[in-house]
Parts: sequence; structure tokens; C-alpha cells
Amino acid sequence: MAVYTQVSADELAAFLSGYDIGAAISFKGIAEGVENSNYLLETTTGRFILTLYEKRVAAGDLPLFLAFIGHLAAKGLPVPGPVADRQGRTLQVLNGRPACLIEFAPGVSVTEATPAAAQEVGVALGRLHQAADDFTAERPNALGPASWAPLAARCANPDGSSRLGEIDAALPGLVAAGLAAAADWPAGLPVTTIHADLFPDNVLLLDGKVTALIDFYFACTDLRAYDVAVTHAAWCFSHDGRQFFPERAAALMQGYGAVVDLTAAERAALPRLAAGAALRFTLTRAYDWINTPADALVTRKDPMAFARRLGWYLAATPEMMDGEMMGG
Ligand SMILES: Nc1ncnc2c1ncn2[C@@H]1O[C@H](COP(=O)(O)OP(=O)(O)O)[C@@H](O)[C@H]1O
Ligand SMILES: N[C@@H](CCOP(=O)(O)O)C(=O)O
Repeated sequence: MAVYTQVSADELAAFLSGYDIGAAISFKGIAEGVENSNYLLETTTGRFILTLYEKRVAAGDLPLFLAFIGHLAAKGLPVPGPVADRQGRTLQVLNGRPACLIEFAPGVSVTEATPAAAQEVGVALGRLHQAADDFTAERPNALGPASWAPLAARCANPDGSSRLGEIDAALPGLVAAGLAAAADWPAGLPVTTIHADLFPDNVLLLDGKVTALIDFYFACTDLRAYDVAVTHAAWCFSHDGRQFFPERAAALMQGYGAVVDLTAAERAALPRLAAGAALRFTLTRAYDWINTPADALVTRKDPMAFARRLGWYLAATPEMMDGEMMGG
């Protein structure tokens, strides 16, 4: 579940008095999500999402995130935009937390990705990158390659000995191989503002069409092909990372390629970028696994699901990224 900060009826009414969106009819915490507190709010004029940003989102980054969301929404992307109060402000403070009202979007996240959904997501990601082209604000990727070795080092006991092997005996070796591969990180590829976390739970679909891309709170200035790699890793495997689905990969890459023509250098770099993406999620999950008490309200995500993907990408060719299997 993800409601860390409670909001009472009186607090909500005081908050809403600054907006022209009517009075609350219903207000419920949303169980999904990990990072922030999210509520579904229905007022006399419509439905909204109220997000209170918790500790892992740096308050200083929020103006850029909200500006990027607003930029994409204004360009007609399926991105629910922030709602402004009577004074034109989108970013607020509620119960000591930065907070924002966001338009509600219909749709549901797929639990099992299909090739058709992967293709739609590929198209949506391509359109996102196109629309991001003239977004000029910049934010370095705090979870980029330079952060991975220090993050791995923090998955340790106070005496510095690694705890990765407590999660799975194969994990230390996979992380070491991933870090070695990431030392030769591709350079000189096209850069834009990227989503950086376009997992199935951050995409809403209705009748097979993408109705919303959400959760832009890792957005940053980085390689656009790295965003493709993140999305590939998130959409093209079974949940546990044991099985790669070439049809999903083919559909995702076809959908993206219909909008954005990756350069030859980007295509050649994709396996390396995807190994990096898999390492990034392996490490953040491992860190959370080690540092989240087993009885915490948040469900810990399995680091091995991405460590297995990492193993696959380390042996992959650019053709395999497109769903073409070796020898076939
Ligand atoms: N604009 C929106 N419209 C409809 N539902 C939304 C919207 N934003 C978030 N949600 C719902 O809230 C859940 C959690 O949102 P998310 O941004 O992923 O949270 P977190 O940042 O905590 O991971 C989503 O899975 C979705 O069900
Ligand atoms: N997508 C990441 C975790 C980030 O959580 P989100 O709910 O904010 O997308 C992962 O699966 O490890």
C-alpha cells in the first residue's frame, strides 16, 4: 500500500478551498504505488488524484517534474496534467508534504503485458521523446551509471561486507558482471528528457489504447535509448525475469520505431544500455530489500527478477533486443 501521510476531511476541505474544483464527494487512499501517498478524490466537478510527495522525491525536483508533465499534457500526450489553484499554483504543501492535484485518467495497468500493449507503449514512448525535444530544463539522472557502484556498496553490513548474497547466492556475481559491463558505458548518443521508469504499473490502458503515462518522478535528462532499454526490461519478460518474450520485444521496438528512428549507434548500444537498466532496478530493489523491514506496509520488490534480466542482456545481441532469437 502507499498512503504514508494521512489527510483528514477537515484538512482536505481547507486544501480544496484554494481551488475551483468544487467540494469533496469521496476521498480514498490508493493501495498501488511505492514512493508517494496517493488519494483518489471525487468532487462535485470531477475526479482527481491527490499526491503527497514522500521522502524519496526531492522537493527541489518537483517544479521540473510538474513542468515536464504539463509540457507533455499540453502537447496532447496521454499524460494527466497538474491542476492549478485559483492563483495558478500547482505545487502545494499539505500536512508538511509537497503536494499536487493531478487530473484523473481512466484505464488500468496490465498485469501481464501482451504484444499489443507493448506495441502501444512503444508508440507512446516514441511520442514522449518527440514531445520532450523542446523541453529545455535539465535534471541529471541521479540513478545513472555513476550511482551504481556506490549503491551496490551500500547494500552492505556496517563493517562493509556485502549483503547481496543473503538475497540470492547468484546476486553478487551478476551485480559484479553488470558493474563491469557498465564501466564501458555508451557515449555520444542522443539525449532528451526521459521517463526512466515506464513500467507496466505506470501505464494505464483502456480498450487496448494508452490512456495515461504516469509517475514521472524519476524523469531526467539522459540517453533516449536508455529509456527504450528501461521499457524493454520492464515489458518483455515474465515477472520473475526467467522468461524473455520475443513477441513483446518485437512489438515494443516496432511501435517505438514507427515514431522515432533509432540511430545505428543506439541500436548497437541497446544490449549494454538494457543491462545497465536491469542493474539499476536490481540495485534499487536490493537496497530496499535490505533496508525495508519484512513487516513494513510496502511490499518489497524482488531484486532477482531484474538480476535475471541483467544476465540475459549481458549475453544479448542487438538483434535479440528486437525479438529475433539467435539462429532464427
Ligand atoms: N492520473 C491518474 N489517474 C488515475 N489513476 C492514477 C493517476 N495517477 C496515479 N494513479 C493511480 O495511483 C497509483 C499509484 O501511482 P504512482 O504514481 O505509480 O505512485 P508512486 O509514485 O507512489 O509509485 C497508480 O498505480 C494508479 O492506480
Ligand atoms: N519501477 C520500480 C520501482 C519504482 O516504483 P513506482 O511504483 O514508482 O514505479 C521497480 O519496479 O523496481
